[in-house]
Amino acid sequence: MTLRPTSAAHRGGPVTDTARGPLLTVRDLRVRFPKRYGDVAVLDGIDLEIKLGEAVAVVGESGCGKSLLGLSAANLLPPTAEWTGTVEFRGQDVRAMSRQSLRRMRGAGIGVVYQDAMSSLNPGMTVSAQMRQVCGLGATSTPEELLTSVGLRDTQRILRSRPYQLSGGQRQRILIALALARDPDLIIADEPTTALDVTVQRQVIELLQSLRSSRQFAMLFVSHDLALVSQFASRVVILYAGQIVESGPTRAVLANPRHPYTAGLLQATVSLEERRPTLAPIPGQVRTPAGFLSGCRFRERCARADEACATRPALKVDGARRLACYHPVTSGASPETRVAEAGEGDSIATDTSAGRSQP
Ligand SMILES: Nc1ncnc2c1ncn2[C@@H]1O[C@H](COP(=O)(O)OP(=O)(O)OP(=O)(O)O)[C@@H](O)[C@H]1O
Ligand code: NI
Repeated sequence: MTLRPTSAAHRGGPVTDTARGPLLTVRDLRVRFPKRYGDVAVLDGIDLEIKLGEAVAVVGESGCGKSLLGLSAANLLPPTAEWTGTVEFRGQDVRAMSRQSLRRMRGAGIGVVYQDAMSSLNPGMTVSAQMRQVCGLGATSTPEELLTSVGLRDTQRILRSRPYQLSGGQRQRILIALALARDPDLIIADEPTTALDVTVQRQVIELLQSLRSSRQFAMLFVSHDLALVSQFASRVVILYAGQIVESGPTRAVLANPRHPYTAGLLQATVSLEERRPTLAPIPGQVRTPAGFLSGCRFRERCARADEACATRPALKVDGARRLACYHPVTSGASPETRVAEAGEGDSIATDTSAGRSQP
């Protein structure tokens, strides 16, 4: 695991020891909305680490907690949320940060790109005014330069426009430009392409990829589309009902999904390239937090579930991969071949406490 040059280094600044550690560390994150869901953990025991320059994808269906995880990384959870655990950005506990360092972290440290550009941009303000607001806070480029860097032409006209006068793709590029304004080390992209049609989706993904290779920022990419994230995330984290059920290097997880939920997501994926219709959607849907099951929260939708699954399976470590399942899918096995041996956990040996120190 070689570290990419730190952005401090690539800007010619000093390289400190904290710059070499992980950029973002989330440990045992537990998020609740006591007024709404009592003691139910909407995010439950999340461990996540993102290194400098690394692209990590968080994948799961609607309601699995992807957006909340993105928000917690920037300490932007709604005020009604209560959380425990640790979130560190560049080794600094976000809870202990002063308002000023938080503000700095959110601009120069972390940039956020949301799914819905129309509601993220101010409808009453011109693009120019919105960009000047952000650029006034210490941007490294001018609005024109930023718009050009996200592939927009005709920048003068765009600067004079209001959001509704632009296309969805243009608006999304503007959001990306705003997130990049202060050259952050981490971009949190929350389904940045879902509102766009397929061709524009691909263009925005290509833009993010090319910006990443030129600017070297790390990325936490939130999506429900496993096929989409496979194009650039080196690591993928699969979230179900607020719990990590599987994670690992993207290629390995896609080639050999072990959690039945991951396998189900893959089967249900509409490939961006092929635009095949949904092959086999996973039956049922994610419950609202009030109805989350004890034990494995996926068990009611799982063809492999049995009595064992009423107890929550530990997230076990196997090399670079982690898995929480008593009955993992074995390569090539169909759901019908319910494997008795899978309960033994195969080669997956260590337990969660060891996992905490793993990437
Ligand atoms: N402010 C809030 N108050 C109460 N519950 C909330 C709040 N925000 C989110 N939730 C609940 O937390 C769960 C996870 O929400 P989240 O938005 O993170 O899901 P998601 O995976 O991003 O889904 P989607 O793909 O639809 O965006 C949902 O059940 C949601 O209803
Ligand atoms: Ni979301």
